[in-house]
Amino acid sequence: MTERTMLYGKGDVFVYRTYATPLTGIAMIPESDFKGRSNTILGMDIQVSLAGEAFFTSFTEGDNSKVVATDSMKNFILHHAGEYTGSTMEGFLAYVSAQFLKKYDHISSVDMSGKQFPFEAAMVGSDAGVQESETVFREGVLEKPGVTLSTGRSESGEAKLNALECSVHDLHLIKVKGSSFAGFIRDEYTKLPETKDRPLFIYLNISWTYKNMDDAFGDQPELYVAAEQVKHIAQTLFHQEASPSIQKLIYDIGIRVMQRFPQLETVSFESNNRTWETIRDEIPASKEGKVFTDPRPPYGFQKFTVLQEDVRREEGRS
Ligand SMILES: O=c1[nH]c(=O)c2[nH]c(=O)[nH]c2[nH]1
Repeated sequence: MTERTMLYGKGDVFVYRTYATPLTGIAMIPESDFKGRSNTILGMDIQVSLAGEAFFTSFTEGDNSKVVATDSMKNFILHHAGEYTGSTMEGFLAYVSAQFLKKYDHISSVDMSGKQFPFEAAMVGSDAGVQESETVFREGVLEKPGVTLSTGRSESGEAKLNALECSVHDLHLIKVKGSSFAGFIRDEYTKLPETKDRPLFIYLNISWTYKNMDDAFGDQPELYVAAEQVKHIAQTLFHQEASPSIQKLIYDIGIRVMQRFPQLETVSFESNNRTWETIRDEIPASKEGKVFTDPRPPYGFQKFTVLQEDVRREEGRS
């Protein structure tokens, strides 16, 4: 049978909750000095969609009697931002999804996703030296923590989380030397020279799933995996490794993430190759300096999911 899509919802619901419960007590890892989030500003760009057979006649007949206006969905989310007592976007979206199902009997499932604004304390001068401000924050543009989740009902009608995936988007990392790419097929289509030392610029989206989805809420902070920690692992591996390709680099980042966080089931990557074009390989005044420019389109990409079985295979090898 062909399944139809039928849902509706609201996008770009911007929520700024101040003085939410701080995230503290996470497990520290060697790659990261990240200790938690003050949540002085918990800022989120949220999308919600509702689904259920009850909405069929709103599409076919124009019968709005069961329609929760998308404007009301936005108000519902904003209201509950003031009710949420936890410390993570993941927990907030799971909480709001369950509240939607509790409030409206005729909804059968709720999908939500969010991107969190990485507000960072601004550094400010004071009598004690330069310190983090408690009230002024810089809004980061890149490297947003994200989550996508899908909630249905159990047989008894209670909210039941069916899927949850966390992510960090838009890491843009450049390593100025120490990356190579060689040994690929050379045939009549090959123009790319082998490189022993390329300025490797990558865009990365990383996403991860937990074995137990509830661990993503931060209620047991020692099991929570912060996007900041995943980002710091990616940076550390890029720094440490003389990568032979982006494929191997993302695999190694994934293995390290899985080793640090055995509570995860998968870590997935989407990478773009934005390697700069070399304009001047040598310049007179500098031993190592070169001149580069942005690459021309098109760009290359890779996608790969690392599983716990990959970690077991790697550990069996060493
Ligand atoms: O890391 C890389 N992987 C590739 O598959 C590839 N292909 C290419 O042209 N450059 C690169 N770089």
